[in-house]
Amino acid sequence: MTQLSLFNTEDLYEFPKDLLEYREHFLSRDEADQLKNHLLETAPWKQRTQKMYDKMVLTPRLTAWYGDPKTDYPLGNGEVDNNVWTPELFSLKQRIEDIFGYQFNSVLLNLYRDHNDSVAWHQDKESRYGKRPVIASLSLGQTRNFDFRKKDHHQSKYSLPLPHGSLLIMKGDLQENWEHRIAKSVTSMKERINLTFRLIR
Ligand SMILES: O=C(O)CCC(=O)C(=O)O
Ligand SMILES: [Fe+2]
Repeated sequence: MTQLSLFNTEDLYEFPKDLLEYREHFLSRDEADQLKNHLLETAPWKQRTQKMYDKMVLTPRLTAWYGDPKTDYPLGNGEVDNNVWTPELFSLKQRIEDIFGYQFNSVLLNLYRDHNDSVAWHQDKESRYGKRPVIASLSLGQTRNFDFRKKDHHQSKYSLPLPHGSLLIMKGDLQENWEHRIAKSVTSMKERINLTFRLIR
């Protein structure tokens, strides 16, 4: 996988390349521009709450969830989010499925409004994702670094800049053995939208 510009901050491990597939120019610039504008204007963006050490805190980003019926997304306040597929999102889902041969029934949208928005270290590891989930992650707008660290060895870290229109597939044992995040940035950043297509059981 030579297109991968993974750089490691410590030369202890090679990043296991069977855990990722990457297409830097999955969408053309025009397609990516159009989709970004469409989602900024039409998605029902909400700020969800999450438990952090016994306290409920607002997540530092906005989210929206679309999917087949019965694939609800908990907002943390007792409510759930679920929106019916728009034609744009459904055809994007089908295009990814056709090209890569995976299946998805929902998509989580994250909107990072500026450099202060982030997602903390986590694994997408829940029983409803099943074992070894395949997650397709499409990025639009501001390039942000997607960081990985090995769960049992935090010094093993990798960072992958995800530009406008790029698609990253996370698979295999990635969610089991690695955590990922989008860190806050000290330099100012424009908005970024990330879409993660998922299969909920
Ligand atoms: O914004 C991203 O690139 C990743 C988002 C993410 O990890 C998640 O929503 O689980
Ligand atoms: Fe994630």
